[in-house]
Amino acid sequence: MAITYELIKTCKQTGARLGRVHTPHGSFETPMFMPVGTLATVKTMSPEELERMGAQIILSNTYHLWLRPGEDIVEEAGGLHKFMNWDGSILTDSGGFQVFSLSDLRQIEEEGVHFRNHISGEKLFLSPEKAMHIQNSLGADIMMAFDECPPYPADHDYMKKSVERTSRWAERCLEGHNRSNEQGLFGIVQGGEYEDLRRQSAQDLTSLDFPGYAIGGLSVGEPKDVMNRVLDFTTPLLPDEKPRYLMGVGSPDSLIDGSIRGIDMFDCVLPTRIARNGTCMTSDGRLVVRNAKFARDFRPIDENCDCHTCRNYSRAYIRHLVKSSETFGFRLTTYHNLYFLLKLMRQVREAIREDRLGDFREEFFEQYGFNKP
Ligand SMILES: CNc1nc2c(CC[C@H]3O[C@H](OC)[C@H](OC)[C@@H](OC)[C@@H]3OC)c3nc(N)[nH]c(=O)c3cc2[nH]1
Repeated sequence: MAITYELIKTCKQTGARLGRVHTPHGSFETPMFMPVGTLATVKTMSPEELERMGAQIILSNTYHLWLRPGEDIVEEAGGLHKFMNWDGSILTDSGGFQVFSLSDLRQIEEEGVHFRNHISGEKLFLSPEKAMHIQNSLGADIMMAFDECPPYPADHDYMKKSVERTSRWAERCLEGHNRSNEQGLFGIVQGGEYEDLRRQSAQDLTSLDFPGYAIGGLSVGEPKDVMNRVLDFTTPLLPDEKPRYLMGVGSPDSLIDGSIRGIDMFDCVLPTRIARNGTCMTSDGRLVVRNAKFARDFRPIDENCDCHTCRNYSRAYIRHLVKSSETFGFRLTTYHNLYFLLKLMRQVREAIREDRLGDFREEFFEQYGFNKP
């Protein structure tokens, strides 16, 4: 599998690591944030804008693209990169999570999951083999194994059975996957908040020698200290020479705390989702631009930001667009939020280089307001 990881250095002040992931569509430095492009588009952004803001890998979604437009159409287009005109790296999720989060009528069996299409209501079936077939058709550089992401909280008995099935599903994904294939396949470690089950899941998956590993089953409603505790005992179970991807995590504090615990890759819909209701991430915390107090405020969204939005547009103008439901307003907030997180990851990588990520965390948390009681 053509996904390799290069460990450049470890921060002397924390457990964070600076690295580089190589994929068939280019390489990117880690820790890295990956914008989410569920339906083969990072909502309201063009590939040129994504490239200009420094995005190097984006996500797309097996479940959604299977339903619409169908993986066959994407394959006929020459794969996702051609279909959406993005020549950077792409990662697709296996569809497991979406089945558990989007459709209520589902039945999990050893063979796979029966559920209803959340749009048409028709009965569907997804299995490890089917998830691999869809991802092969989509052609993403990094594919995810088909897993169950159990709800939070889940009792130990349920979680143990789920972890064991997810490990069997991971083996089936690998069986169907041709290792010489350019696409890489990551295993997903589950086990909830149970250290024994996280250990079992990590052992099962690392014995299968995937080119990279995701930590799943987090950012599903658990408190942040639970997530950090799970990371504290799970990340060390994963091989140093492979990338580690924490799924569904993207608030600024979690990106920093995940990096400190040795995570290399993150994804989250948060920046693009909140942008579409006019909420922006700034170095002084969140700013809700539709607020009346910005009606005559001609400063940029964030005076410490040098992004295209902040260099050319004011709070008053963006507030006017957002309140008028003008699409351009959401493009401006989306661009800024993605740029903010990509810039944060650049600052994290810089702090690792200079062995001061702990100090950076304190400064950032203070200014953003995370330390406020
Ligand atoms: C939010 N907390 C969150 N998201 C988890 C995702 C999905 C990530 C997925 O989350 C959206 O799908 C719904 C995104 O689309 C809207 C997908 O991007 C394409 C993204 O795929 C990586 C998980 N995926 C799998 N396969 N297994 C997991 O255990 C898991 C845990 C997550 N926690």
